[in-house]
Amino acid sequence: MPSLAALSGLSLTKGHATENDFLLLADPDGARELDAAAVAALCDRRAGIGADGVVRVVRSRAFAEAAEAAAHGAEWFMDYRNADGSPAEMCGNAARLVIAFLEDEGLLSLADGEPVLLGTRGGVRSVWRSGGLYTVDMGPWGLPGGAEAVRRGFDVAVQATGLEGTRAGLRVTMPNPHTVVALPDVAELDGADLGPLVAVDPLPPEGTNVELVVPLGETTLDGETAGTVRMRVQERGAGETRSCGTGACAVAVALHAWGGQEAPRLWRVQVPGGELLVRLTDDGRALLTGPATLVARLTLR
Ligand SMILES: N[C@@H](CCC[C@H](N)C(=O)O)C(=O)O
Repeated sequence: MPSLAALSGLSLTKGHATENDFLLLADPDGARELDAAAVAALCDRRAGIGADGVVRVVRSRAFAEAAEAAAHGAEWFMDYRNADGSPAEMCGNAARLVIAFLEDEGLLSLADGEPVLLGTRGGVRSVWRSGGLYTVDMGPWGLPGGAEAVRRGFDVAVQATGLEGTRAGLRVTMPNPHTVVALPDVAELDGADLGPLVAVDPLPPEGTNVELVVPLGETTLDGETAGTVRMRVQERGAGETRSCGTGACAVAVALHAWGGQEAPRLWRVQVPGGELLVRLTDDGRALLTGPATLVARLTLR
């Protein structure tokens, strides 16, 4: 692990979104690209500052990887890295936090409900703030195993310490890779060890995030039927985290696919760090709503 001395003087903001925590770096001119080792050192919870990931927020036109985002009108790009330094296509929790961060930095000013385009490796996404919460239009989802996997109920086998035997997992792309496993009760969910020993077979070459879920029934939310589900997640490149926005969307997609047309399109997803709301639109997009909290500004010694 490299020392943080090379990053001396770097100013960062710490924040979280349902306790999925991140370090945010404002880099409007694209002058401060961080390598994987630097990200891992920053995210180290003992020798560094500690976080599930680092987000460098850069002007799309100042970052070669963001050329397409710039061409699609997104002024800002979210250069997202997991805690181990690996890049990811998308992070639903960080996307909300980035907008709160840009506003806090005085780099963006939005009226309530006014959407802004944000570039990500997974495509350009629209984000808005309303009533103190942030919503991300996460775009279309994918079911890599297709209708056949949905009919069968699974396309991969999942094993984890604390879970007896092998469990059925359904792959969902959001557009990052997820594997959703439904468990029969909360005791099993609480007893599972989401450490590094979670095994997915076959493991896709790009790896996968794994969500364990227990559906808890349906209620009415503003006159609409909403499903409630409890979720724990092991994130690719970060280990178990207290929330995952793309994961919450993948869970809603899997439950809707398993449940068929009668299943709710609105889901309250309870995670260890709070609650997220996911709406699946009729035209095949997922809308993710939740809080975004800025905690501190800090400067590395
Ligand atoms: N926590 C994020 C997802 C971050 C990326 C993920 N670990 C991956 O590698 O795909 C979220 O809120 O979506």
